[in-house]
Amino acid sequence: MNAKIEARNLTAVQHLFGLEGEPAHEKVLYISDPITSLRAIIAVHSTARGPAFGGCRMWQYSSDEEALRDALRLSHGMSLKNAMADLPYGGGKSVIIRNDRQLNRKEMFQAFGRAVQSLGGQYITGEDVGTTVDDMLAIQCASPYASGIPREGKFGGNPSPKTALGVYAAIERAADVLFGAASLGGVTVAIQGLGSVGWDLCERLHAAGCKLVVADIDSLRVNTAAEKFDAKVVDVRDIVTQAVDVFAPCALGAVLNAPAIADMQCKIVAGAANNQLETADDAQRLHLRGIQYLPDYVVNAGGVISCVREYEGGGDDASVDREVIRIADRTASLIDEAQAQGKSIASVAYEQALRKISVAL
Ligand SMILES: NC(=O)c1ccc[n+]([C@@H]2O[C@H](COP(=O)([O-])OP(=O)(O)OC[C@H]3O[C@@H](n4cnc5c(N)ncnc54)[C@H](O)[C@@H]3O)[C@@H](O)[C@H]2O)c1
Repeated sequence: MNAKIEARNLTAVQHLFGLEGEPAHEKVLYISDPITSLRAIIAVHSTARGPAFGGCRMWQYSSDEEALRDALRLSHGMSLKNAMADLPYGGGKSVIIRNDRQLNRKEMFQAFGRAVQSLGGQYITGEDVGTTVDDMLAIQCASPYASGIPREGKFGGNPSPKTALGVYAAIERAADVLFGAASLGGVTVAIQGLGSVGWDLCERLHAAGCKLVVADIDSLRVNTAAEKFDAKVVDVRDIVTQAVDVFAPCALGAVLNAPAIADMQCKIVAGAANNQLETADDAQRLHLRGIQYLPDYVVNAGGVISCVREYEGGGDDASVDREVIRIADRTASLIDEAQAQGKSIASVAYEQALRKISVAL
């Protein structure tokens, strides 16, 4: 075997059982459907607490390795999220690698649905960045293991408003516990990303009297936010380092990294984006800078809570809201515990999540 082929095979074999530095998974399924040009990965991190529940992201990745890494990190995060929300589900996530040949979106999602079905209920999907309610309906043609779908006469559908509600509840409580803000009136919040969740969060914070600073790569969204919420618009490169009370990342992951943390000026980080920390060490970096980081998987669980209740067919809008708002109590108790133990909120939350997963084993 020549050296080039050998090197390529070695990489393939290494990837077969995960990537260095990423958590070990129970199962990883690679899907390729030549007819619809579907290329996807379903990662099941853990089914210790129940079937793996987590959305499907569609994204243009720069390499297959980047897609695999995203799937593995996101599905691990879902194990932590579902455990902290006390949901009887494990963690999983899927990614569809976007390409220009995917001309029939509905058929492609049906093909993806067949892959979900092949796991026999070990993985239940839903929306994430780049996927919609229509995509979930297409998956449902091939498999019942899909959520984020409006159920007749009931709640359901796009989970983003519930995610925003949970993030809002966490910010409100954290501001109260950490700096005695009896209300959010006058509290300054920088929001990165004005998509489904970020926009809804802006609406809630604006209604509560917050002063908003916003950034998005989409200029129409930021200009509308400036008009509607009297928000200050800043460049996307500057949003992380604004001198505000709260920074709310609501775009993509890895925004909390060593260079950014060195320049950050907020007191609290609480946002919807998954995997905000670039590395686990970044939680400690934030702690040492005195910035209170509320783990993403704790505060952004509103969407999965909504999807789970809708998927199970029980509950209603009001009961889901009550369950989502409990994220505020969870936030307060994590802050108390972290202060009592002299640890970061992130390390206390991580220990709790691991305990909840391991007792289920
Ligand atoms: N939708 C949910 O219910 C939910 C639940 C849990 C976690 N999340 C996470 O929250 C984040 C946002 O989700 P969403 O559904 O609102 O996604 P979305 O795609 O609707 O919105 C993302 C927004 O971020 C903007 N953006 C992209 N790159 C940016 C950059 N560099 N700087 C500033 N803005 C940028 C996009 O233009 C878009 O407006 C994602 O990380 C997602 O995984 C979402």
